[in-house]
Amino acid sequence: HTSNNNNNNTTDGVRFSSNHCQRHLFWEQLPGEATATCPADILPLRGAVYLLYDVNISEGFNLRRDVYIRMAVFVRRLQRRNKRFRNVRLVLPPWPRLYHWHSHGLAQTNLLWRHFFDVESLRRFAPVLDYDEFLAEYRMFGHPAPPFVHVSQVFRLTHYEIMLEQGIFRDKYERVTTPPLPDACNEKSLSGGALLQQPLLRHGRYHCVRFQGSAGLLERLLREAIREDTAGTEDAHDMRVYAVISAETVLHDNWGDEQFWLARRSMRFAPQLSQVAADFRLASLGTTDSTAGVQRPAMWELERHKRDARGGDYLCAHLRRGDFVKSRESTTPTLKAAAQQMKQLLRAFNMTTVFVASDATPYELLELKELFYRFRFVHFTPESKWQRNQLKDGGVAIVDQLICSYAKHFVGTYESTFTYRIYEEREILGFNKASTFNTFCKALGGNCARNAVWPIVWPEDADEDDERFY
Ligand SMILES: C[C@@H]1O[C@H](OP(=O)(O)OP(=O)(O)OC[C@H]2O[C@@H](n3cnc4c(=O)[nH]c(N)nc43)[C@H](O)[C@@H]2O)[C@@H](O)[C@H](O)[C@@H]1O
Repeated sequence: HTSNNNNNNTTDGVRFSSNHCQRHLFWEQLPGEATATCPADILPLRGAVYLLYDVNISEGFNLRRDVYIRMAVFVRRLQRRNKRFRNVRLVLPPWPRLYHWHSHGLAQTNLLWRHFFDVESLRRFAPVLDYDEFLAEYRMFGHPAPPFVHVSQVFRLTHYEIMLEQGIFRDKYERVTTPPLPDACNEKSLSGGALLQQPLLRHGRYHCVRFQGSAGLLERLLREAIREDTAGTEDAHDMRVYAVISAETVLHDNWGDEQFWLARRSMRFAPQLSQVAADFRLASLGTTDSTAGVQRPAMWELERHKRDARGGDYLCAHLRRGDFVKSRESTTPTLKAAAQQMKQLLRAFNMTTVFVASDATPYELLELKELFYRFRFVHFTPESKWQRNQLKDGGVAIVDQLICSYAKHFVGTYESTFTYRIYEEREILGFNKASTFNTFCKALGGNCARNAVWPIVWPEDADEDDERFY
């Protein structure tokens, strides 16, 4: 683990610590001496634990956002409750090219989170690092031999074959040690996420872990790993790196509670994406935050409970097509049936403009547009090749979500996480529930399945959340 560098090596402009900072010497020195011989920026990182994670390769963007919340809530709590994890960091997995990102000719593999989200805002909820920030921070420790990152243990999560024990769902996990390993656990398999393919990562022990339960259970798993990696008091506070892959296996500690919503509110989109959406709302829908009565404070911490948002004078419909047309045929409307429902809503609310967010093909969009000859049909497409290159497919989808979040009325697709994220955004913005929690039916009229309604929860006592246990 220790570096034998006698020099202050520099690679890519990042300074490596010298042997004065080798771990055994470094942590045992008196604070004064350590300060004198070690870069000041390492001192606050004493005992850092970096938790890398990734999500099953086939999961879409919006489920990944939900997995992030599970992990962020867990890590925030861990940091506050437990001394050994005072310097825990959640490392945000680079976005692989997702299965739904169809556009060719765009550089859309290994995207950083700041491309889509305001990472500073995330950080005010939980200690997170974008992947390049992690690499830079890790290098400050000067070991092992740079530029590689040594992940001491990897946990590939997989479900139990039988979930219930005598009818009861119990939180539990176990490392699978006797062959045959479940197929998903193959060390070479990418299915749990492509994280281990990152060129600079090298990993030590790889475990297949059957896991059932909420994120809080990961604390035990991490403590166990730290115990195994610690020889004695001398390395008890060493920096550690662990990775959890297929992290979607982990459930929320408490879905939809205060912590969930704090994390959710901190997930603000990157300012450049919000700007594109605001410009489009002004140019094509003639609405601004103030005319729509939807003003969001600069920081999510300053948001307060309200239900008076009016929204821009347009209906927004999220109409999921693509794989839903076949795989969810019984609940996904045809274009014609969707148009009928949208027109009915336009008439009911005395509106003339519909904004459609969809993963439909250009041909389907043309077909749909033709069904709206008495109304204004608006759809967002990047205004230039340059803008498409900047936004990429993931950014275009976020702009669509933002535009829908500011509409007077919204209708979404049954069981689409894309729709659910818009519901949440509108809850944060302060719309009334009736304007938000609406679902397309397979056909106009008659009974049909509706999405669940999960209203926002605001903290009752903001101070309580800051309680620290160490
Ligand atoms: C049943 C599951 O549903 C899951 O989809 P679902 O929850 O809708 O939502 P997502 O998991 O986000 O995946 C759908 C992806 O399709 C694109 N997409 C969908 N709707 C729109 C839209 O209105 N505008 C734009 N620009 N793009 C859209 C976008 O890339 C989005 O992340 C799938 O990820 C799973 O593979 C699976 O099929």
